[in-house]
Amino acid sequence: MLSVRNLSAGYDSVPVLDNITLDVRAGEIVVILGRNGVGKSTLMRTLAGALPPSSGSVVFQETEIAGWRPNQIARQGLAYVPQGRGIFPKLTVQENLLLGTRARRDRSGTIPDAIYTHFPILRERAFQDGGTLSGGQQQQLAIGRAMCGDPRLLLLDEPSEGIQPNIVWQIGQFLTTIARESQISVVLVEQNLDLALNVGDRCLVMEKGRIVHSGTPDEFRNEEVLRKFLAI
Ligand SMILES: Nc1ncnc2c1ncn2[C@@H]1O[C@H](COP(=O)(O)OP(=O)(O)OP(=O)(O)O)[C@@H](O)[C@H]1O
Repeated sequence: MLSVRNLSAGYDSVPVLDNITLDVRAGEIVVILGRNGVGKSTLMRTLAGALPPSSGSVVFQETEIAGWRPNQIARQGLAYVPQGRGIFPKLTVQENLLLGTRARRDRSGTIPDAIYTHFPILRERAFQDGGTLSGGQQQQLAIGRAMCGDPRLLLLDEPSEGIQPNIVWQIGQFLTTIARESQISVVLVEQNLDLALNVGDRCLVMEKGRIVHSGTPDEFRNEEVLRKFLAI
């Protein structure tokens, strides 16, 4: 599904990602853990095409996508929900979702029912401006919009940041459902360990732009491991 080899990237002349290699299988939820500033968001941006790699390979669904533009990558089936959500505040909820359908390869402008099933608030607030939703509702909208593009892989950067536990729980349920029932893969950057360990199939730890450990969620239910890798 996704195969990343020796990927490096950075900002101007400052290198951040240092030879990242990872694989994600169809329907797998991979969690990226790590302290602040180790390069987790930079990895997501690079995979989504928002930041060009300086070297390395990203093969997604058997196609090399390293160096592609974000909209080409989205149309290939890779959706990205950045930290801070990135919805259009002056457009209505429905307009935001319809924009998401533009990434569909079949160009159909249909909002999938599953989005409203999991996040009913998006139907209730269809004609309200996105910017007037609460933070948690905006996160649901951002995920819903990404799903409107009918992706095979969803990149999520800290979806639980600043939102209340019941919405975090709904997001977790949603991710598990799309992975199990539709074989959609998820790469999740998350500081909320409850969410990360409950939904993740595998946890990767980053330090200084590198992946230094790959383990099971159960491994991270141990205080010593948390202290070693995350200084918790
Ligand atoms: N736009 C940018 N320009 C220059 N440097 C940046 C930029 N964005 C991030 N960096 C730097 O790149 C490094 C990695 O940042 P990144 O945001 O990827 O880390 P992170 O692991 O996601 O951190 P956090 O958990 O705090 O979100 C940091 O040193 C950061 O200061």
